[in-house]
Amino acid sequence: MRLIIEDIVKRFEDKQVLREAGFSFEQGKIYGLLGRNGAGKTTLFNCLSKEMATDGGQVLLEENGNRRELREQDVGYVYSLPILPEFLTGYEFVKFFMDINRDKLKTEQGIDHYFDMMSMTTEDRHRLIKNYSHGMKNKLQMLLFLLTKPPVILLDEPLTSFDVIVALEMKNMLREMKRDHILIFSTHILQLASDLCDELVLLNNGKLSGVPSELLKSPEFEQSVIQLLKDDEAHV
Ligand SMILES: Nc1ncnc2c1ncn2[C@@H]1O[C@H](COP(=O)(O)OP(=O)(O)OP(=O)(O)O)[C@@H](O)[C@H]1O
Repeated sequence: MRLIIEDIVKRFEDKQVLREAGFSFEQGKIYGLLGRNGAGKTTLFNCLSKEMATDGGQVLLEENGNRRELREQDVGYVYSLPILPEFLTGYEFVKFFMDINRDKLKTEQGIDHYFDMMSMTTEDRHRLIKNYSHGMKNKLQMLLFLLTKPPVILLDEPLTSFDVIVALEMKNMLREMKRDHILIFSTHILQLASDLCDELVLLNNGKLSGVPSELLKSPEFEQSVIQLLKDDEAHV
């Protein structure tokens, strides 16, 4: 399975954020999306999840050699600040989500199985979401995608809010999930990107470009990426 972005364009009035950006993402890899503040990472995610209309280009999903346009329901989007019903407990919310999505669920397992996967304690799952930490809210959002299994999962700076233990659990979870999904996460943390990602993609001057994979594990990685971002800036 592949996610193919072709010449995508996005403008806000006279500001062009995405300039015929193109890239192909494959199932089985974790992609880190890196770009400077305001480079357009969130805009790209919003366009892929159809929350925003694009001004040109197309986004395709290729499965078993067949290509079709990417649909809204193909994308699971983990927001950096998730909006969840604060007046429910995590358990009540997941139960409600399962009830209303019964036809889309790709699971036979009960709710507790998923909370176990997310390492959320019994106490926490029956606590009001209002009292959840930022990281717990992210976990809860991730849990929903374990249920519906959208082919493409986008994570907007997800791991920054997790403590070291939870971040490690989430990393393992993402590594597990990459087999069945196309996973792209945006981050500003270079160390996290090199540690977790199989490939790194830069968003710079409205274009997407891959970082050579041999660079990812090299000692000069950090300096090289900074240089790449600086160099591209000079080309504007
Ligand atoms: N709805 C909007 N209306 C007008 N301009 C917007 C809108 N959304 C984003 N922009 C502009 O598009 C540019 C890209 O913003 P975006 O939030 O996508 O960047 P980002 O790479 O996610 O940044 P950061 O790393 O700081 O979160 C910015 O200049 C921003 O001001």
